[in-house]
Amino acid sequence: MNTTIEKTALKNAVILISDPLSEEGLQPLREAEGVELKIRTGMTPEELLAAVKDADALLVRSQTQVTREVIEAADNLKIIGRAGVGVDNIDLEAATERGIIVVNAPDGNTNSAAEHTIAMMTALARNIPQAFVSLKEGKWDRKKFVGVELKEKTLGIVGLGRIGAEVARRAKGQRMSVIAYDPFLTEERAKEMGIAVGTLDEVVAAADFITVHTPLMKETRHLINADRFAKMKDGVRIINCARGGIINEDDLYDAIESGKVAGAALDVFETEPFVGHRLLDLPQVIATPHLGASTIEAQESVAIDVGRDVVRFFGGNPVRNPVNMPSVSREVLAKIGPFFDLAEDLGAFISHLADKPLTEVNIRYAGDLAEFDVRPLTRNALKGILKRNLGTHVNDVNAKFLADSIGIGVSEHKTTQSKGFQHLITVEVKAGDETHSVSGTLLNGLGERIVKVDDYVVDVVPAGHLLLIKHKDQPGAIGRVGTLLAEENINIATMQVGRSAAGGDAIMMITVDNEVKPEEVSRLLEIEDIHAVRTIDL
Ligand SMILES: NC(=O)c1ccc[n+]([C@@H]2O[C@H](COP(=O)([O-])OP(=O)(O)OC[C@H]3O[C@@H](n4cnc5c(N)ncnc54)[C@H](O)[C@@H]3O)[C@@H](O)[C@H]2O)c1
Ligand SMILES: O=C(O)[C@H](O)COP(=O)(O)O
Repeated sequence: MNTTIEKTALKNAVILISDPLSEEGLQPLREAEGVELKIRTGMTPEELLAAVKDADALLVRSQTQVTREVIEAADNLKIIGRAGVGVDNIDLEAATERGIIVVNAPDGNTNSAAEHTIAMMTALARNIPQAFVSLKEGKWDRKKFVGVELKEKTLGIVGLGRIGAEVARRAKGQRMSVIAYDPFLTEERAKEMGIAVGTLDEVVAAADFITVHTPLMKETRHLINADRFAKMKDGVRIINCARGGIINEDDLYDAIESGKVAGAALDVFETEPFVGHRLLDLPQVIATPHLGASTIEAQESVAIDVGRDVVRFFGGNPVRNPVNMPSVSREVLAKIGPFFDLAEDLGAFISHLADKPLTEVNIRYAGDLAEFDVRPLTRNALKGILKRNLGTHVNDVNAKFLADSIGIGVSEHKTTQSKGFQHLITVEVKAGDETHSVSGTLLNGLGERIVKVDDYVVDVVPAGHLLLIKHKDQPGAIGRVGTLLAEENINIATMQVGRSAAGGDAIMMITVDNEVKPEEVSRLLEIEDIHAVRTIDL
């Protein structure tokens, strides 16, 4: 079966690993037959460009910068695996354009990062790193390192996703009050978690400690800046174990210097490695070199997760954690999976009906299918449509991107009403002043059927070599076509006819055993009252 991704043989897949991954975590890949693992950590950008050239898969953590240049240098690359959460080191747009799927390991390091955040907050509150260095220097200074308690303080959490939520739970265990801001945080969920919800400005104004846990994106770059520092309580403490760049480092420096911020605990930085920066000279700043996910458990877990997705991918199976295409739960996949081929075949079929460039594609889902997330089916239908002209580099990852970039508007429509069929997919295309449509279904135990082409009701298996002939409904037309095909030694496997009205426009859908050549199409067109002949190979 054609699954969400193009099938690719696992055999001889070259997997380049350019950041240190847990050896135990690499087991699923080592056990996969025919895989060549190339472990090349610490490469220069030039070395990476050369090494990636023949790689089928690239596995990274946060160090490797997977730029557009790297992606374009990789002639065979099909999948990039991020053994961790943040994908800000990967040019997702470039990967999507090239049809390269990006997968990550979103859950494996959640606990590790949450524990690190709590450790950093506690260390910051009690000046543990500074006191330790002082002691190492032979000083017994108890006065200088008086700290503050966490109990009864307010922790402001910006970004209440997987890690933010774990931090909230632990902070409550420290008897802190928690207030959080996240665009997806509802009052109900906050109530369930026993925390308060506020706007970003309310959160930063209320908090004694502020910790950020958003991804780094355009919208979150410098989310915490001079304006926001001005709104905070005097003596606030800041923690960043998410991504450098969410907090403006220059503004943080000024806020600490001015005394507005009492201290900061940083694990991540705008530029890494973060060495020799003036923030590190401030005694109020404690820091770790991006260690949030650096535990034996987390590293094993993220490497296993990403390795398994790579094995799934090369085995032609749906991946669990795609970043640049919709992810589908196992339950939904069980429902829509059987329709992947049908959607692609309907797309491929309709691509033969329009003569002018397509401007619009409408995909309609009727019946049971309408209850599910059908975006993967839409991508498959688009893939089928675009493959005719764009060839095999179209896949589920870039189908939507390619449609957008050539100006084809794509829309999805759903209705649970479906006359006569339990589930029906209709692909409609507009091309200039033409509109064409094809509808198909899956018949229990019998497989795919095309049941309608434009306004004609048919019953055709979308496979092999098809001939679609438009003609005038009158006696003899079908016989003449049959005779001509016999003369050309083309065997008819099935034939279906449909008409709008007696004596009006009609179509023949003929399945033949061998390909119909252009000169045979020309002969068919010479038959009286035949208006159009399309050959469709599926
Ligand atoms: N230091 C480390 O080693 C380490 C380890 C793991 C993860 N991380 C980083 O931690 C961050 C969080 O990871 P996660 O797994 O919890 O991700 P997540 O996707 O589960 O959570 C991110 C949350 O941020 C929210 N968000 C997005 N934009 C926002 C905005 N403008 N304001 C407020 N909230 C916003 C999202 O709604 C989401 O709930 C990521 O940046 C990730 O890369 C760092
Ligand atoms: O986003 C992540 O998962 C963390 O920042 C971990 O990054 P790392 O894999 O480089 O430790």
